[in-house]
Amino acid sequence: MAFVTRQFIRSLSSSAALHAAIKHVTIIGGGLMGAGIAQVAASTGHSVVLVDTSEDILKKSAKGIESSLKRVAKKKFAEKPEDGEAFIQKILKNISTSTDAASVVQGTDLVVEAIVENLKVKQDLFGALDKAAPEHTIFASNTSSLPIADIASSTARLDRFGGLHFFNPVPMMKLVEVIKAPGTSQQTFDSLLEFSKALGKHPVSCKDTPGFIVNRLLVPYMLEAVRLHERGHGSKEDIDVAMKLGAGYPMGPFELLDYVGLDTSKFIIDGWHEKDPDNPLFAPSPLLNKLVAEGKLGKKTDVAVSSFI
Ligand SMILES: CCCCCCCCCCCCCC(=O)CC(=O)SCCNC(=O)CCNC(=O)[C@H](O)C(C)(C)COP(=O)(O)OP(=O)(O)OC[C@H]1O[C@@H](n2cnc3c(N)ncnc32)[C@H](O)[C@@H]1OP(=O)(O)O
Ligand SMILES: NC(=O)C1=CN([C@@H]2O[C@H](COP(=O)(O)OP(=O)(O)OC[C@H]3O[C@@H](n4cnc5c(N)ncnc54)[C@H](O)[C@@H]3O)[C@@H](O)[C@H]2O)C=CC1
Repeated sequence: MAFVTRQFIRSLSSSAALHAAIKHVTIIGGGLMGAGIAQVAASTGHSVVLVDTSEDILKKSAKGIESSLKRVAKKKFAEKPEDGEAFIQKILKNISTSTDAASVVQGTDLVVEAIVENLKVKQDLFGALDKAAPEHTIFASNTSSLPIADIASSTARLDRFGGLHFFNPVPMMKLVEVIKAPGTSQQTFDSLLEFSKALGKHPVSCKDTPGFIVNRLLVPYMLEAVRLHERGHGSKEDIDVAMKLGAGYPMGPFELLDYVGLDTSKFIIDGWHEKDPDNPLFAPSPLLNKLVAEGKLGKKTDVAVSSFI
């Protein structure tokens, strides 16, 4: 009986310890996703450091977080708008910014990487952080399409490395895919599940397979929408309306492309084309390449993809 009680207390205290373990979070990349993850982590009482390559980018991230919080506050404090500002300031106090990732990871429990979708750039970042971060720090990537094991291979902490795949816009989307790579320990995986729940998200468990769950289904759907239009079988407006009214999607595929970003979409399909060159679905799109080369990236540069094809 005493043994059972001790076991029970130990299991309670170890799950509490796991929960308490992730308190300080470093988010690398202050773009669409990183800013959203920082906002949600700070809103749920975590201490957050947001890292990007320049002060100008970080200023833009902070501005984006503030305007997103204003939308949340407007709804939450509809009856008492004067409390909204205090709510926003309290959350913003939980966020600091830096351009020096190696120095800030020294005090962090979890690193969430949300930088450009490029394997080499992610590997270089994690390789450097591995030397600077404490033993207990867990590393996670928000990659949309790259194998977690490939990113983790630049570190010596395969057991403390997993995937945390959030959805855009992070403050609104409830899902987080938690990815267990072959090297990820059960303890790390459990901590990432706990952390996702602490953010108020609904985690699902994924294997380290291409596109995990959502993008394995979503990317071919979006590509087929573009190919369907390129074949002249539907206007982009009709395709968007059809998928909204006929399939109940909140956005059509072209609207969603704008939302995700053309640069990120190009990185994803180029990567999959490289791995599966005979699959016509992943064939390069000259138009997408041209737009990205021109810096027309969708919502993030205020250029709608729906206006060009
Ligand atoms: C040519 C070749 C092509 C190549 C193709 C390759 C394709 C590859 C693509 C792969 C993409 C992979 C990306 C990825 O890894 C995974 C993803 O994230 S996929 C994207 C998932 N997201 C979606 O599907 C979003 C769908 N849209 C929606 O759910 C809604 O439209 C949305 C919530 C965004 C907005 O709602 P809507 O009603 O449409 O508009 P409103 O503006 O009225 O907002 C409603 C409500 O929500 C509040 N709100 C919205 N955004 C925010 C925010 N950022 N912060 C805070 N609050 C927000 C807003 O205030 C409203 O509140 P009310 O109280 O209702 O006023
Ligand atoms: N856009 C989307 O809808 C989604 C994207 N993702 C993934 O999230 C990641 C980020 O995507 P987005 O936020 O859309 O990209 P983004 O382009 O909006 O932001 C990326 C940010 O990372 C910064 N950055 C690049 N290299 C860096 C480095 N070495 N150190 C620090 N900062 C660096 C850039 O300056 C930029 O601000 C990608 O891996 C993407 O696949 C995942 C889910 C959805």
